[in-house]
Amino acid sequence: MRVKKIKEKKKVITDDPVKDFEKWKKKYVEKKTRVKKDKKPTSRKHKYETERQNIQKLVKKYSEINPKEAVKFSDFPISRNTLRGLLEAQYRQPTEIQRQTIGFALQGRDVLGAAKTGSGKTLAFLIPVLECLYREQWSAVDGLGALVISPTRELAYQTFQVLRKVGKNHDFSAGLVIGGKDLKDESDKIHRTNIIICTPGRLLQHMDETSTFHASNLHMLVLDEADRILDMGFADTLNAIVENLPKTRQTLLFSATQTKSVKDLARLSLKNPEYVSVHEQAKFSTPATLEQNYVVCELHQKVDMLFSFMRSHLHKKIIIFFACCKEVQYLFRVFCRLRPGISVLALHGRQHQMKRVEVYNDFIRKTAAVLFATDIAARGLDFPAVNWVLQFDCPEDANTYIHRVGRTARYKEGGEALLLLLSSEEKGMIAQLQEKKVPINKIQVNPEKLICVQQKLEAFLAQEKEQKERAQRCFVSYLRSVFLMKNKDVFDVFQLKLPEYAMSLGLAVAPRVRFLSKAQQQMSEGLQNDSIPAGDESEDELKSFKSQLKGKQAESVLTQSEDDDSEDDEEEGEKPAALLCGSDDEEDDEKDLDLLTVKRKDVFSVNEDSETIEELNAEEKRNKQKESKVKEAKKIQKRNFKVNTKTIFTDNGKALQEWPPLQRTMNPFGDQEEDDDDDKETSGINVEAAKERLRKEDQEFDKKEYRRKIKEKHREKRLKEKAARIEASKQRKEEAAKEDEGDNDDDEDDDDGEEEVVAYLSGVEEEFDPCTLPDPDKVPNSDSSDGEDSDASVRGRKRNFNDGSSDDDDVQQRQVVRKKPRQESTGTPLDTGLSLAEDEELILFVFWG
Ligand SMILES: Nc1ncnc2c1ncn2[C@@H]1O[C@H](COP(=O)(O)OP(=O)(O)OP(=O)(O)O)[C@@H](O)[C@H]1O
Repeated sequence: MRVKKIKEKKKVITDDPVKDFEKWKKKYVEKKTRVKKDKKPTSRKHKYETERQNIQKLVKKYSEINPKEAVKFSDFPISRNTLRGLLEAQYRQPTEIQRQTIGFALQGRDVLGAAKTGSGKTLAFLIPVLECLYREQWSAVDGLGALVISPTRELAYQTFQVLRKVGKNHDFSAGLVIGGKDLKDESDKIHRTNIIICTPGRLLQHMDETSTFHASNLHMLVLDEADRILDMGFADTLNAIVENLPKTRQTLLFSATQTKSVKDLARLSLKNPEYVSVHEQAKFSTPATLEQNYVVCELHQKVDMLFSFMRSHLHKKIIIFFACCKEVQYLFRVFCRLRPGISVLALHGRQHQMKRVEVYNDFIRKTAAVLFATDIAARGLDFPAVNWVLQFDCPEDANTYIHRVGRTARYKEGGEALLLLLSSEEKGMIAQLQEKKVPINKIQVNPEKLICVQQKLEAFLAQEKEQKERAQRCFVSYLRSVFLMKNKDVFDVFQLKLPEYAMSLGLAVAPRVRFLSKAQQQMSEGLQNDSIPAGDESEDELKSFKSQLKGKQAESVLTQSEDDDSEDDEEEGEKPAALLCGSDDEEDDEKDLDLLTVKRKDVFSVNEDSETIEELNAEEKRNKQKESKVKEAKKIQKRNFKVNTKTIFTDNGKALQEWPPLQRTMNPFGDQEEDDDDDKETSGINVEAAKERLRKEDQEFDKKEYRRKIKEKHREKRLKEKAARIEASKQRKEEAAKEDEGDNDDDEDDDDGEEEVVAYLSGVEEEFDPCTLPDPDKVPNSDSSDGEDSDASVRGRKRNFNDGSSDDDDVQQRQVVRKKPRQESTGTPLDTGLSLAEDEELILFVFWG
């Protein structure tokens, strides 16, 4: 029976295989869709439910967290996705700060965390961020759930990379929001981003400008390196950001160093926070694996010392910290040219963002290299396997020192740090470091081992003007950075030996530093004022006042210049390139001092009669303002600056200048030349062209005048001659009449005209003026502009030739012309006083008119 059925089946198949296949396919598809339909809801539901159940289980365990017992990450109630991410990134055991903070953060508490550099603070906040959103089963439609604010772009970028690594098994979207990136692109995506890592300025910009962006759902806010954010003057920005965030959020604050401002911030923005200071009881505030030394040297020895250091550490990874961008810019270039035998990189706030990222990644990859950097690299950056940190310039304070040296000896690794100090800085700085529990030893440098590079630098500067300008800017910039330092016990710009320092940079002479000379002058003036008998004030009071004055002076300048000179902050990188030009230093210097003068007077009320003095000051200020504007204008004119021009382009790419509006020169003659000039000269009065035009006009006028005077003389002469001739002919007639009466002589064919012709042509005593000739290029009719017909114009020409005499004379002259051939027939050569060519022309003219 069974065999029979199979046979039948086979028979069916063999009958029409295509039809059979179609049937089978139809059945298969129907079955598949039915199964899918049945399965799908249950699997989704299942997944969701499993997830919910897992979350509930984890949340239940939160209360049981015991940091002391947590040896592995898996000892914490954290999601499988996060654990997998941690394991894949080779993170197995939590560090101390992670152990102590993760528990509190999971429980939803606000945390203020402090731990040494390189101790793993990044994961201490990233793990809670991931867990928080996981707990809420966050998705793209929920928008922003967590926000991490960093002080610098590099640190934000680094944190973003760690987040991508650890959170890769989650479905959250994450975004890096920092300056220097495409704002529009960010704006398009930001509203769909669940976790944002950002710098404060850029975030606030989105809050202000991106309509789709809001943070009303935010669950967690993290401030990394909170003290630095506040130090950099972002307090206002931060306040504005925090105002836009919901109050129900959880907040975490982290830094290796805590300042009073952070505590104030914590007091204001954290709710019942948990203070976790892991290494508070530790003997030292820097990593135990870090060896720290300092050297005392002269300012002019520093460059040689740096070069010698690099030459003796060719296979190491080194970071060198400088006080300002311009130092980095100059020394980086000259050190590259010195070819120290190790690759040199530079990282500072004035670089383009792309360049910054490129240098950052380059230095991460390299095993031996030297990175010249400002303090933008001091915080949080985790370059692997850095062997040395050399501080070329003394750090601002002990905290900055701790963060700088913290770029080496990270997470159980070893490292070395060397600090170069000037003798004037030693006492104050070492005292600060001791207070902060920094173990540092003084070492000596063998002067014989020092390699002198001064001559080479001089040679470079002699070859390249640009390099010399960089050196000058470096010089001024360094002095300004020292001048602006708050701690006057450590930083005293007046103790620096400037000529020697300039020479060590390769400069033949020290550039003029206006702010220093002015400051010195002001201080001496201040001291002189102080030396005037001060009534009841005791000497001690005077002394304290002087020191206060010194301190405040710098402080006031500093407050003002935070905007100008905070070269290392993220905003600095976005300053226009024009600020780099040499004169800006001078401008800045002046700016600093203007403020300084005013502030000093206001703050300390040096003068007794404050009201009148205030009035006087205001008056003085007004006068000064007027004066300075004139000065400014003169300066601009002298230096040939192009100020505030804005060029717009048409669709065809033709440049149009929109502002300032063009001052087009009026061309009274409307000649083509002016139009041509327009292309060259876009605006203003072309003085040279105007002069040329006036000169031509004068020439033309003089010629006309000269011609007129000659004509006048000729006319007068002719009139006299005519009168004489008339007189003579009268006499002849009278005599003839007498003779007729007597002799009846009929010799009457003597013609006046004949004499007249001769008299006329040879009678011109003055030099013949060729200008009186008619213009041969002129078409006879062209004179019709005078309103005369063509005959008249011909007449006019003849009149010209005949010295422009009156109509009466015309008749006579026509007679003269008619009689001319008769005179020629005599064959006597006639001296006209003209050249041969002119004679020919004259004859042609006489004959052919
Ligand atoms: N649990 C861990 N296991 C292994 N390595 C870790 C762990 N946590 C952090 N690290 C590593 O330690 C190094 C320092 O970490 P991190 O950058 O978070 O330190 P930090 O405390 O933030 O330093 P800084 O104060 O300088 O910002 C990094 O290379 C990181 O990969």
